[in-house]
Amino acid sequence: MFLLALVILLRRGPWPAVRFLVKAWLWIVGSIVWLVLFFRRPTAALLLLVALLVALVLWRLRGWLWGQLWRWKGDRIAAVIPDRAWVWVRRFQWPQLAWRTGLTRPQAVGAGASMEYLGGRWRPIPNGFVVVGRLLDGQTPVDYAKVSEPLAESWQVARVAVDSPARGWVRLKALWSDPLATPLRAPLPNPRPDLRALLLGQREDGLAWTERLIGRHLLVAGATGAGKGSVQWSVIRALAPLIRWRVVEVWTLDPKRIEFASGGRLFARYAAEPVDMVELVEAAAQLVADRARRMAGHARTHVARRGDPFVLLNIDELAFLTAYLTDRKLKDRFAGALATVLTQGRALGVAVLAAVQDPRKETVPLRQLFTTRIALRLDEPSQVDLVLGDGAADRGAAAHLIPRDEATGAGIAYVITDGDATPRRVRAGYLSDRDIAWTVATFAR
Ligand SMILES: Nc1ncnc2c1ncn2[C@@H]1O[C@H](COP(=O)(O)OP(=O)(O)OP(=O)(O)O)[C@@H](O)[C@H]1O
Repeated sequence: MFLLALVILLRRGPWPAVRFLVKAWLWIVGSIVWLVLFFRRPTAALLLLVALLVALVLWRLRGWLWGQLWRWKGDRIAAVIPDRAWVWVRRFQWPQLAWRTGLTRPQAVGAGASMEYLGGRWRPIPNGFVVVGRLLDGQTPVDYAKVSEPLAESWQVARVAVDSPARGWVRLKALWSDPLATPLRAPLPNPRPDLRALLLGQREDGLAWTERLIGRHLLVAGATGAGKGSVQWSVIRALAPLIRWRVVEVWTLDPKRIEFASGGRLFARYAAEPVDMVELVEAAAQLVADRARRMAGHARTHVARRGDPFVLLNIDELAFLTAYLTDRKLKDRFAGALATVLTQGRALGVAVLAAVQDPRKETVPLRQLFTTRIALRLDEPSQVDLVLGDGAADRGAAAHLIPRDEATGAGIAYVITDGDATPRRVRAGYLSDRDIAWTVATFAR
């Protein structure tokens, strides 16, 4: 027995070895007690043995038994069990569900064919419950993120979000209802906006969704009707007081002439014709070059102020200029100027906010220079990976599963910022035409 424990210690670590020793001793002591009982009271000993075997079989079949009971009287059970107790029900079903979703691993050497599954702490939270546990050998949080949809279906919850609180650990957060399922009105702009945390909407955990603009470039990708306009307008509205004080300027390229025409006076510069749009980006590149020359040796980062404002280059439908433009010369001029702004603008107070429907490489050539990437509803998981980075869809950024329905899906997005691989799920505030008109009337210069 000790030899076997030593083998387990060497191959699987101390805890499986301790578990094995405890189990082995329980078996030995239990067998001796039972034998003594058998020789004194044979009938009682045999009854005890049968009862133990039945209990063991029931315990092993607990997931299956629960499933049968659920199928038979599920509605009645649901009606009498309060939310809090549901957590314990899910915990009870967990071994079976873990096995069915491929999250189990064969247990320690010598323990037969039994399976190991994520243990950990289960606790209720407002609007759901959370499971935090140590990953089994050979697992990563991605294994759990990949099956978050089946888990949500089986647990009958709106969503299961997966992340990792620390190396070697996984956290599954199940939400009874989705806090982002109903549209959110764009918040009123903060009277003193902070370019390091602009309020754009709400996060899945109920907190405010803020994004940093200083030192960042933002890429917003989404299929038609996914809500790109609402993300862009949320940024512009959040900046509005700074636009009024002339500390920030928004320069807009609007090839479709629909989305931003109504923002007229809010934009320091606006262009809709191909030549004008290219000239506007060249002007931004020139500004970057001038600032670089002026600041060389004096300061490393630009500080926005009146007379030397922070500039946001707001480009709607980037693909129009990078891929669909037929004039090759114009296209090259645009690509060169945009590359200058993207590579040097961050420290020099010029940021890019670009929206795109089709995130292929040809349409977003310098994708890696966008430090904050926002994926609204997209058509395929491969597009999610193109926008948010390889493996993002597997890590839980299911932008391809966001509903097409405007009320329940438009404006919902997954966001990834450089340096943080965990996608955040958010919903942008929605600005109606009246909200836009009010913002222009109140803050335009
Ligand atoms: N944040 C939001 N919350 C709720 N509904 C929204 C939100 N954003 C957009 N919508 C709804 O979705 C519709 C389409 O939104 P929007 O025009 O912003 O999408 P888009 O991605 O810019 O589309 P396109 O590529 O066709 O311009 C809007 O008319 C509105 O009804």
